[in-house]
Amino acid sequence: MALTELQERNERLFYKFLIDNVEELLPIVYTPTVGEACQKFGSIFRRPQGLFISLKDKGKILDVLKNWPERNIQVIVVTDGERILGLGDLGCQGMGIPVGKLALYSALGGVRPSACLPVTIDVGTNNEKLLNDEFYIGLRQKRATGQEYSELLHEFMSAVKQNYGENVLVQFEDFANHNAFKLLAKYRDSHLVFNDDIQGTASVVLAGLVSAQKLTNSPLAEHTFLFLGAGEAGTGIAELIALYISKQMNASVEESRKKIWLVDSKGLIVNSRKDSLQDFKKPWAHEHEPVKDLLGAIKAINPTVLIGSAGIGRAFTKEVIEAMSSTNERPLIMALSNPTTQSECTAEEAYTWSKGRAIFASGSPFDPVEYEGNVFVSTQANNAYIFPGLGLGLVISGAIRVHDDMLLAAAEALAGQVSKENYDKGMIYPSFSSIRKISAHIAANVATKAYELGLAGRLPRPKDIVKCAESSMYSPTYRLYR
Ligand SMILES: NC(=O)C1=CN([C@@H]2O[C@H](COP(=O)(O)OP(=O)(O)OC[C@H]3O[C@@H](n4cnc5c(N)ncnc54)[C@H](OP(=O)(O)O)[C@@H]3O)[C@@H](O)[C@H]2O)C=CC1
Ligand SMILES: CC(=O)C(=O)O
Ligand SMILES: [Mg+2]
Repeated sequence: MALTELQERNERLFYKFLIDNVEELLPIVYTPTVGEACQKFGSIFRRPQGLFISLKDKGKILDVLKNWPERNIQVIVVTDGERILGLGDLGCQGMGIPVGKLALYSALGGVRPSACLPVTIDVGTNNEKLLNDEFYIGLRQKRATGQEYSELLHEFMSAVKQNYGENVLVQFEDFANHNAFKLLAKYRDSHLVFNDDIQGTASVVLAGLVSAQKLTNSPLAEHTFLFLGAGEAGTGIAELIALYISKQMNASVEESRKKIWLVDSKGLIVNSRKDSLQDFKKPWAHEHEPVKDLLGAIKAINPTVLIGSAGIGRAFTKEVIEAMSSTNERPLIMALSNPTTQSECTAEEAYTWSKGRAIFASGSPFDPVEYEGNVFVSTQANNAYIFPGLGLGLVISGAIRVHDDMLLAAAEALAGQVSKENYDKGMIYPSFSSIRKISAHIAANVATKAYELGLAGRLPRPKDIVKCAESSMYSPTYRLYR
């Protein structure tokens, strides 16, 4: 609340403070505290941040956008609040997420704050507690679905393009998966859009896996991957890993998928379940007898990499970590779910139960852990490493579409920033303290890809793209008055 007040009162000072103390403040502006702020949003509400667009604005969304005081918008983060972190449907209290993500766009990626627009689309909520909460600030009705929902979203997407042009980036954030995959498929060929939970997460996790090869001493193609959770994050990551391996091995994506397995709420995804699976799960339905739970799947599949993306806190039990450690010298374990309460295990649990052998990263931060005289520093496998740099790269190249090769390029840039000093501490990501430099490299790789693919609208192509990215970054300094 104090930081929000500061952001309102003196934006430049807020960003100076955030940039200079990024590791300390990220857990407040972002996960886990942003999750708590969303849960308590109605009762801690002071002044509105961001733009709320509700079902009642149908037919007038363009006018609503025109009410926003800034004209030159480059990045919009939009949610409908139905899957906020691993906390479920928080209705329009989810506004904390677009606001928080865009603060990171400016602090971590150097996109000007005035060019950032947080949007929450209020189509109601199915959260009974909120509907009965006198401080709830949104529409008191069940969520609109079907045609009513898609018409509102379509009007929004059309109004965005009409008002801000072809180059405005729209980042879909924390939609429930039944809408997220459809929205991405519908708009990815006509608008500059990406889904952070599906694609940004995929890129950050791939970066961690690529970088971890230095610690496991085995190439990704030789690994076997098991996911707990087969939604946006799980299947998004799985697909990018398969794409990466297929390019490395000169093999088909179908072939590369065979070493990637996913468990959902009904157990291991196998061929006999195919008819009842949502489309995004179907590519992962491999031939295998049914397996009911995660521990059973670990024993049946023998994974080298275990990734948690189910939003189920403490699902990686002692037995799970021990099973991973019994067959792997260096089990690679990622507990991606946010906020901390939903993390599949803590860093302490991962290191203790694996007897200090796990390579561990998590979506929300954990303090370093001392185990038998050694200090283990885990890092955050969080899309916050990717989207600020990815967005900056799209902005500086004037890109008109997001292509999967840009996600690969972003992952490679991030993995390339991990130093020997990081590896020596057990880290598979670089420290957030150098995030602006990291973002400039990610932006440069993404922009380079945009130029290569003919998707860049800003010509001519700069000679030194890293320098171009660095010099385009917003910096919160006061002007000199004479
Ligand atoms: N670290 C990071 O950068 C990111 C982390 N996340 C985190 O990942 C989590 C999931 O997000 P997302 O993928 O978008 O969510 P989704 O709702 O799309 O997917 C959740 C998946 O978990 C499965 N699941 C739920 N309960 C269980 C259970 N008891 N056992 C096994 N599987 C279960 C669901 O199964 P079913 O399909 O059968 O319902 C579904 O496949 C969230 O906590 C989110 O915070 C997300 C994006 C980025
Ligand atoms: C990090 C993020 O995007 C999520 O947990 O949804
Ligand atoms: Mg998210």
